Amino acid sequence: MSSIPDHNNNNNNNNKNNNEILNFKQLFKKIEEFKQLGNQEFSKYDKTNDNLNKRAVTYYSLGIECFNDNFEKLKNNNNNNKDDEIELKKLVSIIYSNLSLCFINGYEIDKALEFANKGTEIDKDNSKCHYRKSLCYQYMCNFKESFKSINDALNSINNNNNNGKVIIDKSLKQIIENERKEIEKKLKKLEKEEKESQDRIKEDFEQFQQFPIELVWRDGFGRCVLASEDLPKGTMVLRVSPFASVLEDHKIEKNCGFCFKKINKSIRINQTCKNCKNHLLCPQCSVDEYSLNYHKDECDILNFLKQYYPSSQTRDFRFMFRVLLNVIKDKKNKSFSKENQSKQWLNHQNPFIFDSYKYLINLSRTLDKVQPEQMEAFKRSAQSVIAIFNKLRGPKFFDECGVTIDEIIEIYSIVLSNGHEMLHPLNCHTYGLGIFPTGSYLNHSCLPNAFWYNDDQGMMVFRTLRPIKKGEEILTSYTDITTECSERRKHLLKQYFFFCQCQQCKFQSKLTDQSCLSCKNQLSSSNTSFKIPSNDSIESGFYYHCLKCNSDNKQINCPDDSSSVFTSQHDQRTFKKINLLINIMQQRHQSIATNLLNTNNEYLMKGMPDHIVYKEITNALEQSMISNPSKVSADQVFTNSLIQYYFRLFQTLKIEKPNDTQQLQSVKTKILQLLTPIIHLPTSHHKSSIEKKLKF
Ligand SMILES: C[S@@+](CC[C@H](N)C(=O)[O-])C[C@H]1O[C@@H](n2cnc3c(N)ncnc32)[C@H](O)[C@@H]1O
Repeated sequence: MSSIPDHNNNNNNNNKNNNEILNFKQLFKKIEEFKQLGNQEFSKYDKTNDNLNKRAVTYYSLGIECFNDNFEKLKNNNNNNKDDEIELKKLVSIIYSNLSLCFINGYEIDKALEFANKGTEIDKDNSKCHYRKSLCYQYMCNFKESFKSINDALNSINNNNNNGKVIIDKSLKQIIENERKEIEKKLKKLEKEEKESQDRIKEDFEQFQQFPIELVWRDGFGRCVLASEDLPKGTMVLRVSPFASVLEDHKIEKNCGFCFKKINKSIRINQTCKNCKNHLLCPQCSVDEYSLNYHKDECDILNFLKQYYPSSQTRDFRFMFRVLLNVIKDKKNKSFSKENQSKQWLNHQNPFIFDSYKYLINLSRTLDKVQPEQMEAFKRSAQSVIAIFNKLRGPKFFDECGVTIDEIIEIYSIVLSNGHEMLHPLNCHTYGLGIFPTGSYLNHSCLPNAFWYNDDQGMMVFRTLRPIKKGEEILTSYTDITTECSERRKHLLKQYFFFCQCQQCKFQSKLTDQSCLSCKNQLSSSNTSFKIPSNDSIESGFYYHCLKCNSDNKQINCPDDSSSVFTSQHDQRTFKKINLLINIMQQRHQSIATNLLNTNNEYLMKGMPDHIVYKEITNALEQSMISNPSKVSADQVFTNSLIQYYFRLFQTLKIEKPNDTQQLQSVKTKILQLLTPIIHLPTSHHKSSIEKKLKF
C-alpha cells in the first residue's frame, strides 16, 4: 500500500526552481495543499451567507486544474505505482465533492450536480459525492435519479467497509439511510399523486371540459396544464373558486367578508355582524343563504379572536380556521360540494372549477424540507387552533370531526407552499389570502405565457399573455422575472424548494458554459485570452486564444439548447456576440476572486468599465430585435434578457457614473418602456420593487 501523504519526505526538493511536478506523490501533495486552502476558506465562510463561496471554489478549482494539467503527462512515467494513482483520484474526487457542496450552498444546483458527477466518475466509491448527487436531483424534483444516487451512496459505504479500506463515519451512514427512507416516501407519494391526478381527469371531466385545457403528468414536473386548442392572447384558460380565502387585516372593517367587495362607508355600520363585530357582509351577501351560513359557522371564532387578539394581526389565524372549517364540513356531512356553493358563484356568467378537500390534500407540499423550528411552530399553531375549537365547541369537537393533529400540520405545509395572495385586477393591490387547489396545478416559467388575478367574486382567473399553440404548456411566473437567472433560481429554491428548469433558465445558464473548440477544455480566466471583437469580427465570428492548446480559435460555441430559439443567421451572430461579452463579464468577476488570491490576472478587456460592456450587450440585443422582429420565441428571450441587461447597465452606471443623470434617466426610461406590458399586468406585484431598483 502506498503512503502518499508523505509530506515530510524528500519531496521538498521537488524542483523548486521550475516548480515541475515529477510524480504522483508530488502531484498529490500539491493538490492536497489546494484542498486544505479551500477547506480553510470553507470553514471561515459565514453559514448565513447564501452566495457562492468564491474563495473556496477558486482554491478547489486550482487543485482540479493542477490535476488536469499534470495527470496524463505523469501517467506515462514508469516511476508511479498503481496505489498512488488510486489515492490521487480519491483526493480529486473529494475536491469535486467539496466543490459540489459549495455550489449547493450557493444555490447553483446544476453546477453542483456537474461536479458531483465528475467526482463519482473519478472515484465511484465516493459515497459523499453520490449523496450530493442525490440532493441535487431532489432539488431538480427528479426523485427517481435521486433514489438511484442515494442507493449508490449506501452501496459505496458498504463496499468501502467490506473492503476494509475506509473507516466510514457512522453518522454519514445514518444520514444516508434516513435520506433514503425520505426519498422512498416521496416516490410513493408521487406515485399516489400521479394516480390521483389521472383519476381526477376521469372523475372531474365535466369541470375541466369548461376550459380549453388538458391535465397531464410529467416526471419531474408533476401535474402540467396544457392548451387543448390554439389559444389567442388574453383567453381565459382557468377560473378556480377558493377552497378558503380571507381578507387582509386592514380590509376587515371596509370590505365584505364573503365576496370581499368594498362596502360604502355610509352603510358599513348596518352591515356589521352584531355578535362578533368582526365581520361585514355587503347588501347582496347579507341576503344570500350560503354566505350567511358561512359566517354563522365562524362567528364564535371571530368573536373570540376579537376579544383575545384585539390588536394583533389575525389574517393567518382566520385563514387557517376557514380552511379547517371547510375540511370539517367535507369530512362530516359531505355537503361541501359545488352544488351547495353560493348562488352568486353558480349564477355567474363565467364557469369555475370547484375543489373538494381531497384535491387540497393532494397538492404538493414541502413538509420534508421544513426546518425543525418551523415544524415546531406548525405544531404550536395546530395545538392552539385545536384548543380554541375545543374551548368554543366542546372538548370532543375535534375527535368527532376525525381531523388529527398530523393532518392539520400537513394542511399547514400545503397552505404554506400553495397559498396565494389575492390581487385586485386593476390596481394590483393585495386584498386577501386564499388557496385555490386547481390554480396550484400550473407550473412556473421565467418566460411565462399566462398570468393570473382575482376577479370580483374572489376567483383566481388565469389568462394567456400571448397566443399559445395546442399542446403547449400553460405557465405562470412565481417570481420576479426581471432579475437575472441565478437570482431567480435562488429565490425559487428558497421559497418553493425547486431548482427552476424552465426554458429561459436552462438557456440563460448555458450562456457562459464554453469549451475550447480545439482542445475541448473548459475556458477559464487562467487559460484563455479573448480577442476584442471588432465590427468586422462580428460578421465572421469571434476569436480567442487558448493557452492550454496554444491555438487561436474562431467562433465560440452556441449552446445546443439555444439553437432552436435562435433560428436566423442574424440571431445566431448576435447570440455569439452576447455570449462573448457575458463571458468577459464573468471573467472580470472571477478575476476579482483570483486577484484576492494573488494569482495572475490576465484578460484583455480589463481596463474597460462594466457599463461599457453592458451597453454593448444591450445594443447587440436591440439591433437583433430591430432587424429580425418576426421570430416570436427569440424575441421573447431577447426582450427578457434585454430588460435584465438594461438593469445591470443601470446599476453599473450608478456606481461608475453617478453624476451622469442624463444617461441614468435615459436607461431608466428605456427599462420602464420595456417593462410597460409587465407593469400593467395584473400580476405585477413587483411594481414597487422595480421603482425602488430604479432610484438614483
Ligand atoms: C405549485 S406546484 C405546481 C404544480 C405541480 N406540477 C404539481 O403537480 O403539484 C410547484 C411544483 O411544481 C414543480 N415545478 C413547477 N415549475 C417548475 C419549474 N419551472 N422547474 C422545475 N419544477 C417546477 C416543482 O416540483 C414545484 O415544487
